[in-house]
Amino acid sequence: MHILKFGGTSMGDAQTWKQVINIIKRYESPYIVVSATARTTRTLIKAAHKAIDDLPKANKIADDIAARHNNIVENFLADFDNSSQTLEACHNWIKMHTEELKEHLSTIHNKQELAEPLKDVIASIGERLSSYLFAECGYAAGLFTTWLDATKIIRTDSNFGKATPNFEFIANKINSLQQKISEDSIPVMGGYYGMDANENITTLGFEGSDYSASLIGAALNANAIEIWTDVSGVYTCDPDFIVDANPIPQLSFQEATELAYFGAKVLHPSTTKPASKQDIPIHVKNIFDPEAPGTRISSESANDQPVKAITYKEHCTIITVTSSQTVMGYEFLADVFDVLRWHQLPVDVVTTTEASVSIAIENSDQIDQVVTQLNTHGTVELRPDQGIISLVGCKNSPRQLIINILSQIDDVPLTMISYSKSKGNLNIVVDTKDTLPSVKQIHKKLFS
Ligand SMILES: Nc1ncnc2c1ncn2[C@@H]1O[C@H](COP(=O)(O)OP(=O)(O)O)[C@@H](O)[C@H]1O
Ligand SMILES: N[C@@H](CC(=O)OP(=O)(O)O)C(=O)O
Repeated sequence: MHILKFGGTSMGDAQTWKQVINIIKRYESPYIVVSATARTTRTLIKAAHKAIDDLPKANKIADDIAARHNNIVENFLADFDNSSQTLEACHNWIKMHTEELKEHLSTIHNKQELAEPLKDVIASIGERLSSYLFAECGYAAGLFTTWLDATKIIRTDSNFGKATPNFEFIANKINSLQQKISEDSIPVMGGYYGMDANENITTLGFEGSDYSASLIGAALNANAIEIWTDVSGVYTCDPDFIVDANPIPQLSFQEATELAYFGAKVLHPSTTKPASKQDIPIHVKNIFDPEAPGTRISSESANDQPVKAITYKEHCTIITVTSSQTVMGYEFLADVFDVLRWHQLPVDVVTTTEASVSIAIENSDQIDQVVTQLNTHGTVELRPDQGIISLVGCKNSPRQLIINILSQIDDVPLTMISYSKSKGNLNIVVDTKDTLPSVKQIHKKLFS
């Protein structure tokens, strides 16, 4: 069995749907996980925020989403005779979800607030639409597709916006479901969302459809999990930004996780977790060039380069807390990290001195509250507008590598540096304005 996940770009229009259908036809027993159609998730969230002060504008966004989906299915089905029933089912599905969306938008407007649980319900509409419509259209195109409702399968906790899945529940559910559906059928499920034990819809975090695919792959002990996207694998740097970046043939689970965590949006950072537990390889492939080898992510790591890839995050903040004691005690560090834990803020880079700790985190609207709480543990200094450049998969003996890299950017002021030998990771923090030019310079030195 192969789990095939198609992202927002692959779900973008009728033409890409046809390409996806052709790819699915190559597989004997695929299980399909799809994202929302391109930009739908962020448009839904935009509508939800807009509803607070401008309900007519929010409703207009809802109508635009509906029109875009009607357009995709109409264009797709135009090529198939006898598809009027399918078209009607698709129109009804879109209408039903648009009405649901508008009801939620009215609720937000009336309450003058967007509660986290409702935000997840709204965000999930993208995948609820795309998965059902794609399953219907796939059937009309001759595939024996069956739509599966992810709320019945992906059980999570109630951490809205970034829910944690319950793997045991998912594995039991999917295996018993597989026994009930016909052997020849091709399941189609929306990624990104699930449901908690109280029947609230939850989401797994942005780009969470990759994670859903990996959860299903591990639960079904699949042969491989394939992430189909618009580029030919994981590249040495974002190919959208560095035109001569190259696809990397092989990455270890660890390297792929680091890359995703430090900004390579081609994968959700948790994708590797379920797959690596069961040693199921993940392939990243291009729907526009299906023959290209793409990237294989597995427990092996072929390391013939001094560095595997470079990635970056802009707009981070460094928080430095200086203890009032001359020598920092372990309680001080524990107190500082407790504040971050309380706010559920992931830490990107950390350095310490004898009495202070500097922490790089992504910008968040919680920073003011974090600073207020940290002030009780020491003196707090903030350095905004910082970028993190991460070099992943650095080979052993990095001395020369570090010298080489830093010499490429010797006129750029450095804010922090951290290196982990065991993870082969080098993180360099610089001002946001220096981030992209520095990435370009370093990439040129390492990969051109
Ligand atoms: N290191 C990288 N390798 C490949 N793609 C990357 C990398 N870093 C960022 N990207 C970006 O990720 C995009 C694919 O992710 P995404 O847009 O989420 O795809 P999908 O719509 O298939 O989910 C690529 O178009 C590319 O611009
Ligand atoms: N909901 C999608 C993400 C997405 O669709 O993004 P956008 O709205 O930017 O295309 C996922 O997690 O897979």
